Order: sequence, then structure tokens, then C-alpha cells
Amino acid sequence: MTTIDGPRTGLSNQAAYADLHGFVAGGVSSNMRARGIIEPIVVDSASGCRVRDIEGNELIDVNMGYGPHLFGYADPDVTAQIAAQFGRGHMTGLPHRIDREAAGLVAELVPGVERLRFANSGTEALMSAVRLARAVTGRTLVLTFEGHYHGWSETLLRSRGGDGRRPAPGAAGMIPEAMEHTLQVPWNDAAAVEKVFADHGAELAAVMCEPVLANDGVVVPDAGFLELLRRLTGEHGALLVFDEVITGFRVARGGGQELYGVVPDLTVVSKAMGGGFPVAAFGGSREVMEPLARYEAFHAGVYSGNHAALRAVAATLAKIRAAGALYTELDGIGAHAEARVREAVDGAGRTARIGRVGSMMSVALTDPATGEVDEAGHRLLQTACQRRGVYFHPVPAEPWFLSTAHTRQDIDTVAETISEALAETA
Ligand SMILES: CC1=C(O)/C(=C\N=C2/C=C(C(=O)O)C[C@@H](O)[C@@H]2O)C(COP(=O)(O)O)=CN1
Ligand SMILES: Cc1ncc(COP(=O)(O)O)c(C=O)c1O
Repeated sequence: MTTIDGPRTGLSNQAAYADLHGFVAGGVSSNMRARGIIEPIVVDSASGCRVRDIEGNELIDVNMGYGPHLFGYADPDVTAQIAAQFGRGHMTGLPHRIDREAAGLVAELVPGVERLRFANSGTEALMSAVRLARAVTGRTLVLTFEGHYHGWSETLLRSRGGDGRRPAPGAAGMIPEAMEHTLQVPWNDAAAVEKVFADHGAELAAVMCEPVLANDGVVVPDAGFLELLRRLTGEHGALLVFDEVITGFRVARGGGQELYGVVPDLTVVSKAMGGGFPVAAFGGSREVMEPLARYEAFHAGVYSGNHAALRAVAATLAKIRAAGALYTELDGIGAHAEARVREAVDGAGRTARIGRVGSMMSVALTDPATGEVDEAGHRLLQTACQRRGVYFHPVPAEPWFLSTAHTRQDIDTVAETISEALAETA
């Protein structure tokens, strides 16, 4: 029986990460996550709000795996149930008794979901949601917003900006025509949205957004903006799609649509839904999902809705549903973090842009003269903090994701570390 925690190799983080590059192209299986590694760190284990690297260092983590862990790493309630499912068979490819419980919980907690399909990742779910919107409306055009990330599929991986608001493909190897059916406008730009509908209203299959932008720092919708999207899509026969991969079960029990009281036609959820297990879902009203119920629209995936994933969903959502004061608690932790980080930055005579909704918070050092994000200064701060036992993402666009595992003392330690690091990097 091989143990999962064999003896440490004795390699340094640097040496182990260099070795890893010999086998995993880029050292990590995501370009997005490769940006998160300036000073190499190779994890040995994680629990609560801490990761331990292979050198034996323990760090307080506020990136927390990019958002799935409302209750911290290795939550015993969820992990015990997933482990038990593996012991009972976790992938038969057949309908399972856990399917009803998991789907029922999503439908109960998310206002806009009556019926859904499960998938393995947010990218898959969003790709499928857009395909369904095109099938339902018979149209192809999709309106997106700058900075909003909807995964890396062929028609959704966009660059910023774009002539005439048509973005360029976001990666090498994408077909040049990949964005032919995609428009993009700045977030919170009501005039630009109105113009798109004036010019293309009859062609639009969908308008897609993160109800709270979380991939370009945390930027909330302007008052009335989501309502504008809801009104215009309704008037023009387009579907409103909320990408709640991050905000779902994070900013409120029912996600951004509950927090802001705007219900989309299609919702995509992932991350917090599975408590860190890879799983996603897209869903909407019975009517919108009917083409899939009749197999007239297409979605597949041999692992979609596998029993381990749905056990993770059922365990996580049952815990969320039962925790009456969860979002008050998470907001309290976030407010404490915001206050202490502001104190640390002010105390160092520096400036920062902080955006926060509940336990999701972006912190970006800024140039006091221009107010623009100081990317280089932020990276220096991040490295200095990581050396002192605190990990946050070196790219300021990536939010902090706090959890019930973060105590006030942990947050105070993070803020004190930032103070020390700012003094060092002044
Ligand atoms: C709002 C939103 C997301 O934030 C999102 C994924 N987010 C991230 C993906 C990362 C990665 O590919 O390693 C890490 C983070 O940059 C980011 O949170 C996705 C794609 O989900 P997935 O990565 O599961 O295919 C869709 N919508
Ligand atoms: C040969 C082959 N390629 C691709 C896929 C798609 O993989 P997934 O279902 O994980 O998306 C499958 C799934 O059965 C397959 O058999």
C-alpha cells in the first residue's frame, strides 16, 4: 500500500518546481495559475487556511485555490463524504441516487435554476450554456464584458478591447474567426450596452457576465446595471447568462443573482459548489432547459455528474444550507481583512485599490500619483509576504478568497506581515 504522504524528498521548492517543469509543461496545468508563481512553492499538504510546502514552511493562504473553499481546505464534513463515495463506486456513467439530492440543492439555493446539467469545469459549463442559448434563440451573437473571464473555450477566450467592440481571440492557435460571433464592451458601460442592443438587438443570443466582476479585481455592478441587462435582454429576446463560477454560493447563498435581485435565464456555477472538487453546472428555467431535456440540444461529458463530484456538491451545499449565519460570518471576516489591510497600507504611506463583496476581496497596490495599479510593486510585496509565511496572488487582479477557517488572528497576522513587507520594500 503506497502512502500518499511519503517522506519529503528533501528538495527545495525551487529545485522541485524546476524538476516539475521537466514533466508538466510550464510547471503547472494552467497558464492562469502559472501567473501565481513568482517564487516557487510546491505544496505538500493543506488544511484550514494554511498550506505547507515541501520544505516544511507553513503559510497562511488567502488565495485559497482561487475560490472554492468557503470552509477552508480539507473540510472534514465534505472530504469524509467524498471519501466514502469513492468506497461505494464513484463513476458508473449511470444515473445515481445522489444526482437528485445534488441537483435539488442547486435548484433550491439558486433563484434562477429549476433544472440543470452538471459538467466538470466552468469552461465546459459556460461553453455549453452559450451553445444552448444559441440553440434556444436561433441566434449566434453573444455580448461579453472586458475583464470578465469565462474559461478558455474557442468562442469565449477573448483578449481585452477590440475594434468595434469585437475582441481578438485570446490565445495562439484559436481560429481567426473565433470571435466573429462575440461582441465586448467595458463593464458597467450602460451607453455601450444600449448601443449594442440598438445595433444588434435582433441578432443577440445572449449577454454574459460575472454579476460581480472577480477576474479583474473585484468590481461590483453599478446601481441598476444588472437590471438594465435584464430589461434589454428580455425586450430583445436574448438570454441573460450569469457566470457565477466564482460568485455562486460565495457572495450570497444564491450567488450574485440573490445579492442583487436580478435573475438570469441561465446560470453557471462551479468552485464553491463542490468545495474544491472539480464540478460545475449550468441551469435555468424548465423552459430554457427543455431542448436538453428532449436531447434536441447537445451537451455531454463522460465524467459529467459523476458520483464523487455530486457527493461533493450535496455535502457542500447541505452544509451551506444548514449554516444560517454563514454569509454574515464570511462578510465579517472580509470586513476585518479590509480594515486591517487598509490600516497596513495607510500606515506604510502607500495607496491601494481594494474591492470587496463579502469574503471575496481584491487588493492592488497603486501608484499614489496616478492611482493606477502598481503591478511591479505588488509583485515585490507578494514575494516579501510569501517569504514571511503569507500567500496571496502576485497578480492584483486575482482576489483573496477568505473562509470560515480564517480567524481574526490569522487576518491580523496577514496585515502585520503586509506592514513589515511594505517597510522592507519601501
Ligand atoms: C468567472 C469564471 C472563472 O473565474 C473561471 C475560472 N477561473 C480561474 C481559472 C484559473 C485557472 O484556469 O487556473 C485560475 C484563476 O485565474 C481563475 O479563478 C471560469 C472557468 O472555469 P474553469 O477554470 O473551471 O474552466 C469561468 N468563469
Ligand atoms: C475518444 C474520446 N474523446 C473525447 C471524449 C470527450 O471526453 P469528455 O467526455 O471527458 O469530455 C470522449 C468521451 O467519452 C472520448 O471517448
